[in-house]
Amino acid sequence: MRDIERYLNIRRAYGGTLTPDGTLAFLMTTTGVPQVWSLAEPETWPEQRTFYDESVSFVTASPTREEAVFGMDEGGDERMQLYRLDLAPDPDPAADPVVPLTDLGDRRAKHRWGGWSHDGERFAFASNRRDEAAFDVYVQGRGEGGEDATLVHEGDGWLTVAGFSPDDSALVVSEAYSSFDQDLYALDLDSGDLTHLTPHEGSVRFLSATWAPDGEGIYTATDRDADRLYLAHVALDGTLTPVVEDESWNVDGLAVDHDTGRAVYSRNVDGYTDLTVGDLDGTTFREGQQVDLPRGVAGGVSFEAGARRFSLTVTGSTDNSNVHLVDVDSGETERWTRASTAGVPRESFVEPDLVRYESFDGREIPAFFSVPPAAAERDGDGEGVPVIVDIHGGPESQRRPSFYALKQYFLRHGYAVFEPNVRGSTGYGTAYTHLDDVEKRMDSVADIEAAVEWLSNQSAVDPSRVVAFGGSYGGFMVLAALTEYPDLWAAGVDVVGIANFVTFLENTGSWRRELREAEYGSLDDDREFLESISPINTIDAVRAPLFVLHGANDPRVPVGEARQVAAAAREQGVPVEELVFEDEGHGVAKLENRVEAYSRIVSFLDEHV
Ligand SMILES: CSCC[C@H](NC=O)C(=O)N[C@@H](C)C(=O)O
Repeated sequence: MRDIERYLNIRRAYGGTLTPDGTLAFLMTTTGVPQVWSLAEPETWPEQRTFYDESVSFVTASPTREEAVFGMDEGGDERMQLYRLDLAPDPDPAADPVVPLTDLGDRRAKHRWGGWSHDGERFAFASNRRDEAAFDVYVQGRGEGGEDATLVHEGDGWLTVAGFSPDDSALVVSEAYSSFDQDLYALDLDSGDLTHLTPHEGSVRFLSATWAPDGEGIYTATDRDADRLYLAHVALDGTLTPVVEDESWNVDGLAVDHDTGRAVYSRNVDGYTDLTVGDLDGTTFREGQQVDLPRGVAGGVSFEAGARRFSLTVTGSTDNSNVHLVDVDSGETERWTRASTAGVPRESFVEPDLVRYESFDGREIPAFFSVPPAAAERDGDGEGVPVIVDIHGGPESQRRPSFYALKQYFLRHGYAVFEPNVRGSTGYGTAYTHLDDVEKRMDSVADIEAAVEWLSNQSAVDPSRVVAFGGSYGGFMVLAALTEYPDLWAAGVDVVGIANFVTFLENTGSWRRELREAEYGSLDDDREFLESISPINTIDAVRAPLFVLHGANDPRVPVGEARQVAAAAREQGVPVEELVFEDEGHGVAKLENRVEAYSRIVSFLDEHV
């Protein structure tokens, strides 16, 4: 097995959910793409439950039966379909354990899971099956098929459903106008009446919505009148009461058990997760036991019936993701899954340092900096090592200290890795996220230039061997860095990136165009500016060899972005390698494709860096 192949075979186990009998269902990548597996006991051999070549996106157990719903798209088209899966320990051999729930014949729409009813008889979802550009809300019986779903609310934008009220009479519905501006509504399922819970001026985030146990309100993480997300209670009359506030860090996750009021919330502390367990009663949170967690990133809380325990996905820079069960009363955690590291010794994985560097305007930019042990031990004599500046996507996102197999491969093979959270990243306050909006877009690219300047002062690094690497929006950042600062780079790797904001906004999925124009600017009002910052229009400046990787079915960043920038760079005489997979979308999910893609990227870097 080639070394890169071994690293890409390091498995992930995540997204756990507990059935009424205490079986843990979760996703694991043992077969090359995430499939549903289950465990009755911790650290025993898990049972594989789904057997597809496509990636399963989520699995969520029924509250009353040994069954679950899972979501899966096809070829990366992000038109997720829902399926019911029998999780009984001894399923009926004559019946297919998987039943399609959203089959619409030759039509493939998007479906966003919205939760099980508490009696396990129904489930809710949002879908653009009526109008591709808008989402509606549906409720469907667990035994019904695609066309049987009941349309309970016709929407005209980006709707998601965040669960049934405790008495199953209503749904909480979120409408997003941008990544930083949402509204929440209570939708009465009998009358169809929609109660607006969060009327507000300007952009305000209302995230992680969930019903309060008494059904008289909801909880949400919001930044209303604040720069950080805090936990708040919103009554059905719209009265908002802060419950847990933090001046420094965002509350970025919340789970509430409706039967007991048990609750877990997480804070994002410089990228690391800090978890708090306790009990919610109206607008009061009573803190319980501290949870004994390894330092890293944790999330995806799912309570078991009775809320004595909950499942949690835990990962860290040197810890591939696994599912743990947490005992609420003691705070003790027990690891249930054992995702393989493919024989790569855990002790060989490298922890990053969290650093902060000064950018062009004096602002401090946080970043994770990882150096191969050999280079770290040098005291400045001899040559430095090459460094990969790995730029996250979004831009409304954040690189956090999770496990990245490819990063550990690069470290093992002598590269340092630098992961900046440039302005516009989430996790550092609302004001920070807006520092790259529309006309300020290129300030975040200037943060990348400042990063290379900082790196050139690090003795471990060879400043003549710096690689720009990034996916999705990070792919745009790579292309922008190569065109704006062409002399800084030994090579660039653009994965499913934007090359031309005009063609990107014209061709991205119609359901997401408005949301993305809110971040980048609109075709109607900002076309000239968008042309001016699109790397395709300054591609003649590029000097560094360029690798372009994309999926043909990408509904977010259409593959035309890759094709046009590869062709334009090649025309300039730039060494270009272009790789498009016909069975992938916004990224490369299938293991065999990942092995081919990253083997070629490694060879490309070995040749040019
Ligand atoms: C709503 S944030 C979108 C994040 C996503 N991931 C990668 O960056 C993405 O598609 N971002 C860009 C390409 C976009 O569509 O704006």
